[in-house]
Amino acid sequence: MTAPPLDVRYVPDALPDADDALAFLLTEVAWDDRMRARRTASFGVPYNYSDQRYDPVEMPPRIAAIAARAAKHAGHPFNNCLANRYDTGDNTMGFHQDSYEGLVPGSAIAIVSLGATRTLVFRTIDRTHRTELALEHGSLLLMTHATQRSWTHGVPRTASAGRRISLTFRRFETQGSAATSV
Ligand SMILES: O=C(O)CCC(=O)C(=O)O
Ligand SMILES: [Fe+2]
Repeated sequence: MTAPPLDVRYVPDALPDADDALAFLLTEVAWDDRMRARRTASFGVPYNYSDQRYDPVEMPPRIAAIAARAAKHAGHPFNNCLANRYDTGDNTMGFHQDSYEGLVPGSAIAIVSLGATRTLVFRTIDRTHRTELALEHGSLLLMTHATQRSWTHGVPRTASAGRRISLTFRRFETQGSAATSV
């Protein structure tokens, strides 16, 4: 059986100042400890998932600059950033499909990776196909809605992995943009 299309685009070295971005995130961000598997932080319009509520927080200029770079690759802007902090290889993200509820139709979801390389595993929902991508420091990954329909993805436990932070960018419909698209 052939696998459904995995509609992702991987851009290595998408971020020229990745070291500075990582230092900023480690020192300047207040990390949320409510989840067991990893720490999180949300910027921009709030993205509420897994029963976690986040307050709207203006994107700090450094995050906004990364969002702008991701936007260049995606071809549209992003207004939310959910950051995931994996301090050790024991920090994980379980297999899931990213919800498109409230997202602008046709928009991409972007993952910017900083720090240690971790593996993003894709698995079809029926579990008949599996593929892996190594997400390197300074890279960008773009995923489409089509990918979320047939595949799940997750970041499994990895023995002795170093610290990694991922920034996931989404484009939520805001009242203003919804009004103008009517
Ligand atoms: O940390 C990662 O690379 C995965 C992030 C992710 O899948 C998500 O935030 O939905
Ligand atoms: Fe995801």
